[in-house]
Amino acid sequence: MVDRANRPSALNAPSAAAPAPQVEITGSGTSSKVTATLPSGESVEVLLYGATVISWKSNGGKAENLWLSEKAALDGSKAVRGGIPVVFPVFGPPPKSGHPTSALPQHGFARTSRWEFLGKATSEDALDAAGSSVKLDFGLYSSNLSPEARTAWPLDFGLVYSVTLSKDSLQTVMNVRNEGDHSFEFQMLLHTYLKVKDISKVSISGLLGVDYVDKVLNATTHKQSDASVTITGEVDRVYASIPQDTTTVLESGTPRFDVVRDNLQDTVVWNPWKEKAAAMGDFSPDIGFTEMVCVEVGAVNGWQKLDKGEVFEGGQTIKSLL
Ligand SMILES: O=P(O)(O)OC[C@H]1O[C@@H](O)[C@H](O)[C@@H](O)[C@@H]1O
Repeated sequence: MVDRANRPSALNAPSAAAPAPQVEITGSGTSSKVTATLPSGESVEVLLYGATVISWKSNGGKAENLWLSEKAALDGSKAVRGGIPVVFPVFGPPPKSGHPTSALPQHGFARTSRWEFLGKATSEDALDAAGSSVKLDFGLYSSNLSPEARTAWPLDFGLVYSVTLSKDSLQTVMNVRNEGDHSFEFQMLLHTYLKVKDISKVSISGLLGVDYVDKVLNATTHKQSDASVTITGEVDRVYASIPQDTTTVLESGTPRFDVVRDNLQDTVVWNPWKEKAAAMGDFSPDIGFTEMVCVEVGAVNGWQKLDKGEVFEGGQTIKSLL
């Protein structure tokens, strides 16, 4: 993991011997994005705004794995509708009052802040000799925040978000460091919009026996009693303290994605369905809800506490099983 004091340079020289992944920075200001492409064609695109992954293509670059709204704002004017927005330091609407996050907007400020590109990794672990993986690091620090966000959450923190593209998988890992003198509490979540062909043929396994809060049913608690979750209407469930690491998204009974959690115990399953999708100005096309499902790994059940100098790290590996 990259340390703030030891950030890699943004333009590491590629290895001369083997074909190396290409890393390109395009655009400017809040529209800047970093694109990495493997010699075999797989690619990932990350907007500096929110460090939002907006595209991940596997299968030699032929298969897009993430859903992105046709009306998603990609200019830094609002959180991106699609891809993988980063939720920090609070999930959902914050507690109404009396909590240090209470003055923040829904899902916090990480997804609406401009991150720094810290560079691509040069460690042999992350960038192997055959050029078959590349790790991009992004940083967000208290000093990067807008005055509004800084006032709403005046704590000193450092986030390093690492996005590693491999041939058949994408790993996204968040490192949270308390850089101040006071302890703080946070929640975090990786709000992944997975692209599917037909939601009516989707099932999700790996959640059997897990308790969840159903936000569609007045935040009541239930236990997942079916082996598969199917989606036939609005779904907004927070599965908490999941014992098994892997959640699998299947299409017509065939595994399409494995979402493997690392040091994160919770997963939100969300599909807005027709009416809620229509009510979102940036959700397009109208039938887009039939082509996506959010499987969002995180630490959102209660709060993670970090004392001065402490670090938390958690993330996911999504495997495309095409
Ligand atoms: O519209 P937003 O702020 O991006 O949130 C989208 C959804 O995000 C999910 O994580 C929440 O569980 C939903 O309740 C919410 O509607």
